[in-house]
Amino acid sequence: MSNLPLWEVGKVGSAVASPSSSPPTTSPVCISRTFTCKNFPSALSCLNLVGAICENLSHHADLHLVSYRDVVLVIYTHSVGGVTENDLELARAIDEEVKVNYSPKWLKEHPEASYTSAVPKPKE
Ligand SMILES: C[C@H](O)[C@H](O)[C@H]1CNC2=NC(N)=NC(=O)C2=N1
Repeated sequence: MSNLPLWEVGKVGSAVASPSSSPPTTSPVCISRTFTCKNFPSALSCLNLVGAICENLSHHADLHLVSYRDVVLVIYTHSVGGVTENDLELARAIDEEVKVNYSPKWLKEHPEASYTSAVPKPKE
């Protein structure tokens, strides 16, 4: 997305399957952000920060931690089945407030995410 460069528009369930106990009846449009953390504790603490922002805004992202350190954040408005201004506000807050301890290899391959990194960019 142009004003949220780390987020992609897609369909719920395309990035990560939903648990079978709560399959979506339709497939709402959503925005998602995917990244690889340095390790499992880094991914977990990042999700805790995201969770606190969700609670503060009373708007809740789907939080996925897969393959030990891969994080997928999925946001859409359940009541509407699509993306609203509330979703964009949450995504902006996450990008501004959550500093991620990324996998160095992932960050090197995704320099556009540097402004959300907990580790300052090394001088060249
Ligand atoms: C009552 C409460 O405000 C609603 O259930 C909220 C909670 N968090 C929510 N989060 C998201 N992402 N979509 C919603 O429709 C939604 N609804």
